[in-house]
Amino acid sequence: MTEIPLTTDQLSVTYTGDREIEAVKGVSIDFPANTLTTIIGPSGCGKSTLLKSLNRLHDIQENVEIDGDVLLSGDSVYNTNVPAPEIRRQIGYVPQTPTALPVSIYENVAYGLRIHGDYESKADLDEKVETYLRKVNLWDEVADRLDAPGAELSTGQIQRLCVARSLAVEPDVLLCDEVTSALDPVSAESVEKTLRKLKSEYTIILVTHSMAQARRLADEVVFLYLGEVIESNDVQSFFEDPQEERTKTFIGGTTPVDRDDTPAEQTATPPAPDGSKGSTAGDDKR
Ligand SMILES: Nc1ncnc2c1ncn2[C@@H]1O[C@H](COP(=O)(O)OP(=O)(O)OP(=O)(O)O)[C@@H](O)[C@H]1O
Repeated sequence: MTEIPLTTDQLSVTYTGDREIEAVKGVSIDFPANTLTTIIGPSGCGKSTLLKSLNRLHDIQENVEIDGDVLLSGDSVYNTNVPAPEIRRQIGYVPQTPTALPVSIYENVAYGLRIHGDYESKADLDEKVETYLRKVNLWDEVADRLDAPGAELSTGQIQRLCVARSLAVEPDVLLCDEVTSALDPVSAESVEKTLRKLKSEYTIILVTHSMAQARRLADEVVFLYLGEVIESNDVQSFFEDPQEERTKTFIGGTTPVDRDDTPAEQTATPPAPDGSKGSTAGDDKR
């Protein structure tokens, strides 16, 4: 039986500011272990909102209401007895914009290990830093300058450094929010290569605008539209034999038209023909 480390149960997320927006509506999805699941859908359909609700990132925001649940190995992520930082250790998050901590390359990776006390000696810490830099294919590029500031690396290298930092605290799940969309094509390719390598070891959930990227990387695809899951399937079935009209339309390059009245904030922007937002560097059309 496939192991399902992470699952959502009728999960809804509502922004309760001046105008109430239910950005995620009753979503129930299983994310299988050691598998890369991509979440795709037009701009504004709730992809990032869904991703951030999986490790309680909305806790740091005001005016967000969560209904339903997220279960990690059967336990509620929203169980208030478990501190949010511990949940975020188990479910790591890599944002769209890569940011190095204002410390050395070495300390960027050692950071979480030091906080959690997850090492026995300096030699152990050195070994772990090397292990995680190797995991993200960065070791050979930085081994001779570990003491240099992390911010001196290229944007693509910083993104891989961010992945290494998340992995160092040994998460079960890695959430990746459009992690290549701010990168040039060559850097994007190196991050994709890293994700391809990691997906047999981790449960990875990747939000992407690029259907080409979803085809290249995904094992499973979830299509979200106006906050609802329209269809989810293994990558081959999803793209070659879509079941829902709205999926067919989206894959065909046109945002599906919903018959319901839709608040202006939730009107999805039509995607480019490959499903991307536009001409963002690194979000190539292959
Ligand atoms: N902090 C917020 N406060 C109020 N509304 C928000 C907030 N963040 C997102 N929304 C709204 O929630 C809906 C979903 O937004 P979200 O960013 O999750 O979509 P998305 O699919 O990730 O979009 P994109 O692909 O453009 O990044 C949109 O209508 C958006 O305007």
